[in-house]
Amino acid sequence: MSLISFVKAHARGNDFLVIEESAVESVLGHRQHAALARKLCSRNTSIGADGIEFVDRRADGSIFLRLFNADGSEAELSGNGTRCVAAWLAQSEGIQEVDLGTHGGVRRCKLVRREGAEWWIESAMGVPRVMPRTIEIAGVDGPIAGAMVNVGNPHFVIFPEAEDFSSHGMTWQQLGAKIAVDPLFRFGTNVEFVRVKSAEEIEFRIFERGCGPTTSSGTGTCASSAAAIKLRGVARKLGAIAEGGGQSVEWPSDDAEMMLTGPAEIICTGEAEVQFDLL
Ligand SMILES: N[C@@H](CCC[C@H](N)C(=O)O)C(=O)O
Repeated sequence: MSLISFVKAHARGNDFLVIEESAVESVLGHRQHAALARKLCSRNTSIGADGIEFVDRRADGSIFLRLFNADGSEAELSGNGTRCVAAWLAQSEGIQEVDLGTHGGVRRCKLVRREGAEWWIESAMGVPRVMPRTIEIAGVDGPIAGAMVNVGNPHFVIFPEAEDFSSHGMTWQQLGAKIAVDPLFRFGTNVEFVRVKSAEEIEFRIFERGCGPTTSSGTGTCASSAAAIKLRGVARKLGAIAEGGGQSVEWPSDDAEMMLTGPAEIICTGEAEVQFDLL
């Protein structure tokens, strides 16, 4: 049995465990990050989270994050997870600005302010790529018009007309579950359902690859905003409201980096008992 130190944090309800790679490298085999994520993210039998951010502090002083979803799949990055790590670095080490490497590119995070328990952070999220597509999915009636959006990780964004975000005779959760794993998307996809509320505000729902419905998503906010800007003429500075609350986005031009600002809160720190030979 080993004790693994963890931090639990959330951004608008999208929750993550933050674990130092150095705390697990001596006990964790090469393929066990996935198994550890499945174990510790389980909401009924363990701590529970949408994913784990493993923090790898490298000899040259840089920091690299590996994100594992709750189902054990490894993603390129998480926008909210990256912000949770930045919030922890601000709270525990007083770091105000940091470059965090991910498989989706480096994300520069800057502390903007603190409001009570919330650390407000601006993240440079890379340059989104928006590709309008109409897709056909097995088990779904009719074509689905939307956009493939890459913000370091893959998203498919659709614009349902119904106020409850349903589309094609299905709830957004049912439709999201089908699109997320369709073989059309070789590595799976996150799915967002976006409704334009005004020229400067969108509301959206998120079905995450490797995790299911979530209350918020940093990359989902960026993907939804980029699609709404390019395909629905929404302003380049906007508010994006998900079930867990809002985040603000600014995308000065198509080839500029998208800036994302929102809060993150540290929930607790602790130690988890893990029996590695049973993972
Ligand atoms: N919630 C995250 C996205 C996490 C990764 C995603 N599930 C994927 O597999 O790409 C965010 O805040 O960006």
